[in-house]
Amino acid sequence: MSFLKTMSHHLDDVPSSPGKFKPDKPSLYFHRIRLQSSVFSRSAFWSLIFLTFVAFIFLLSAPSSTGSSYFHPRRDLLSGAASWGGREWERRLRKSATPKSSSGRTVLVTGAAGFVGFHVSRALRQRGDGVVGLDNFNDYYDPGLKRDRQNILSRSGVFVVEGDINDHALLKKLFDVVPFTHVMHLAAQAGVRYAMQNPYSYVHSNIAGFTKLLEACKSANPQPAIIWASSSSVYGLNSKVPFSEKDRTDRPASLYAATKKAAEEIAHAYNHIYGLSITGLRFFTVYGPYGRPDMAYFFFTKDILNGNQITIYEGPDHSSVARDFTYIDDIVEGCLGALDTSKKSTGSGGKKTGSAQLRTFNLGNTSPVPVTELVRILEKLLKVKANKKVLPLPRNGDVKFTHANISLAHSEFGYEPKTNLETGLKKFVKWYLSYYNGSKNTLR
Ligand SMILES: O=C(O)[C@H]1O[C@H](OP(=O)(O)OP(=O)(O)OC[C@H]2O[C@@H](n3ccc(=O)[nH]c3=O)[C@H](O)[C@@H]2O)[C@H](O)[C@@H](O)[C@@H]1O
Repeated sequence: MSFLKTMSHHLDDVPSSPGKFKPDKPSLYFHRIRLQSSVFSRSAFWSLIFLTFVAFIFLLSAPSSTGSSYFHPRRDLLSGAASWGGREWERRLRKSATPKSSSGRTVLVTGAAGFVGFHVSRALRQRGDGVVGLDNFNDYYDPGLKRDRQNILSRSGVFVVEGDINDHALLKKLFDVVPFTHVMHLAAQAGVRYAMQNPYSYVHSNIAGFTKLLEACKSANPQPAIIWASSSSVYGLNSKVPFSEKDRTDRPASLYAATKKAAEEIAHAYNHIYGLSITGLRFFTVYGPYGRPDMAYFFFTKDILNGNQITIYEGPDHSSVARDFTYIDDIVEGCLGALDTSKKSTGSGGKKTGSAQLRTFNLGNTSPVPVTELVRILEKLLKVKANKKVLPLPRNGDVKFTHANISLAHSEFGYEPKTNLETGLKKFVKWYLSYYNGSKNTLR
């Protein structure tokens, strides 16, 4: 059986953001047992069935997993080793969820050990909100960086639960223990080009995981308001700029974009049926300290310092490829603004009692910069000339340009990006050099 075929059979068995696939063998091969039973005596056969049943009950009653057994069949039912649950775990959860201000807000941040989730969690906690993080710490990129973010959050009083958004039992437990007022959903399989290598991880995390989360939110009492990360990539092959929320979004150029678009439609359905208040934020190429090593500005920095060649894509007729690079602090402001203006969900006991808020906002910088300019700024800041190779933009999901119209976010919650690319990259490079201790070696 081909790898792709195998993976399609295990769509439900991958984590919400599984990163690099390490396919494992499912452990319950009922069909094998059935095949072999013909050579056993009848009593041996029934003993086996009995033992299997006992093992099944045992697994069902065990506390849920953190996601180490990602490829286990129906892992939401058969959750593996315990690493959440228990009195001490609940105590930490409640402490972290307790607001320090009179706002009364308690926010569940999914993807809290990720780039945007880390910064948003910190900002929420700093202003006094109760914050609980959730992250599966997958190895799509260096988990050490995620652990460092987790440690910083822990010092600021944010407990990051290790677990997966696809773990139904864990989500239920979280909502049973804490009456979250808001969910800031930032967990996702990110990256545009990686979707060609690992397509199912996008479906599993950005579609299945998102649906699992909405299911938990819809049944929670009270229902939280949800603010979540969509993407500028939903504008796909559109050529009219700047991109407005009113523009069509039915021509995605990558599977990543298609999963974000699908999630926007799923959000519509849950809002319509269950009265969930949902706000989708279309982020435009977010960058900054503690950023994602899979993004161009990050690995260009590493490669320039290491003297490795970098590849710069260009459009037809040597036209430049450009991005509306948006600095992390501006994105955090936007996330908090969206959260603060979100209205309560209207459902109760899984039933809608009235119409609920459904919003979509661009969060960009409104100032696209060619990738060649990004490299020029990095060369200047790093004081190293890059070894560049220019290639035509491959058909790998990348679009030629992005440019946000942000007037809607501005009028709704005063969103106003303040950081230009040069200033933002200066802060990134300063962080990068101190974080990696001036080392020109590989990332931790
Ligand atoms: O705005 C978004 O919604 C998306 O922004 C980024 O996606 P992207 O803009 O493609 O960011 P990078 O991967 O950092 O690429 C930035 C630019 O560098 C270019 N690039 C990338 C890699 C490379 O080797 N050479 C190169 O010229 C790309 O074509 C692109 O124009 C994130 O990676 C996505 O997760 C996010 O959803």
